[in-house]
Amino acid sequence: MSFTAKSLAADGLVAGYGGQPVLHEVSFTANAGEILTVVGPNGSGKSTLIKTVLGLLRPTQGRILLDGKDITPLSPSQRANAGIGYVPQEANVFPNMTVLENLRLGLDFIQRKSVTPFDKRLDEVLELFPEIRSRLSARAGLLSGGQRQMVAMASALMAEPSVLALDEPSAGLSPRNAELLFEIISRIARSGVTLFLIEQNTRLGLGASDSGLVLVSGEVKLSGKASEILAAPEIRRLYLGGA
Ligand SMILES: Nc1ncnc2c1ncn2[C@@H]1O[C@H](COP(=O)(O)OP(=O)(O)OP(=O)(O)O)[C@@H](O)[C@H]1O
Repeated sequence: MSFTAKSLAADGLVAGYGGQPVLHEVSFTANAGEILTVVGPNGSGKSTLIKTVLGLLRPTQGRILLDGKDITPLSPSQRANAGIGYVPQEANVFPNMTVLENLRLGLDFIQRKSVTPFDKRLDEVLELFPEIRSRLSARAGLLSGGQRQMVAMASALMAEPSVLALDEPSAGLSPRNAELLFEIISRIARSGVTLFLIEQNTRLGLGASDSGLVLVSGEVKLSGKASEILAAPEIRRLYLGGA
């Protein structure tokens, strides 16, 4: 399968609530087809950043760029139609619908005319998620947490996004399932999708990423190659429990 990944960038974002800034001139670039993970302590502004990228929160300064084009004026649905897919942390599947129905909805929600017929797209997406192929007629609410997360990601991929934003994808998963999920995330990136994610598990998230962004109190504390961030002494001390 090949999607068409696009770069996602932020340039000097200032955003917050009720006139009180939470993000202070945050900039980043996720290159096309790469994985960028945002890490940071509780309350550092990670959710605020993903909301601003999706258009749920308007920045008071700065821009969001998709493939170099300014998408800051676009609404959340216009951004979805422009190719930004999103998987929220919770309530990301319809539990009373089957897996197949969930996947169909992933395509139906998007107004962009798809060139690939549903069955072909389904096949392409299921190549990335062999684990759910045999569960298509199961009610999504009956699946395990890890499988539900896969359905949510597969559903978002049905719309053939250029960028997939994931909010704490490993939350609530066992260590083994979290590792498996990140293997799938790498597979998704290799298929031609740019991944922008927030992750609590610093080691796992950065370990699977090309680049990283460390937010502290709404400011970019470190950014660059994920492997270099993981090796930085202050990150090892602060987040990884040791030298
Ligand atoms: N809707 C809101 N109204 C007012 N302030 C908010 C709102 N949402 C978040 N904040 C504040 O913005 C700051 C950043 O919160 P945010 O949720 O973006 O951090 P986070 O890094 O995602 O935290 P966590 O890891 O705990 O989810 C916090 O001080 C928080 O209190």
